[in-house]
Amino acid sequence: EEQEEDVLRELRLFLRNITERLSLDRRFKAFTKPVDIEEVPDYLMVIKKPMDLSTLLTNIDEHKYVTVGEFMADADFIWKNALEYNPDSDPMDRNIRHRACALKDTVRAIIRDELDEDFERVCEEIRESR
Ligand SMILES: O=C(C1CCC1)N1C[C@@H]2C[C@H]3C[C@@H](O)[C@@H](O)[C@]2(C1)O3
Repeated sequence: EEQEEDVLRELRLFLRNITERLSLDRRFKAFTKPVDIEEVPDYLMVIKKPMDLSTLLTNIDEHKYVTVGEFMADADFIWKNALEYNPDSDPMDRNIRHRACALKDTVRAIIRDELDEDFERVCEEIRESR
């Protein structure tokens, strides 16, 4: 239905805006591109679902997300993977984990402040109807 496509177009605009704002934040630079498997050969043995901000943007443009909840589930892999792969007490790992936690908190704060609950409910009705 045309009205449904209008809702999903607005969802994609909202999700692109969030993703671009995160990509511009210097704290989150390490999350902007996929982890380089040449540089980290064992990464895929540890991390089963790699995720990064550029991949989120590609997924949005490929109409992968019909609700904000589906987007958040993928966004959560970015910081969860970082916490899992970088668990040590050395300063490098601690810095990555601090930024991972900042990413988690920032995504949730933006959505709490800027997503209308009724809009997300309309998206969920569209998803259940498909
Ligand atoms: O987990 C990550 C990214 C940081 C957030 C996502 N990486 C795994 C490697 C461990 C650490 C050391 C760097 O050499 C670099 O290769 C990585 C990239 O950081």
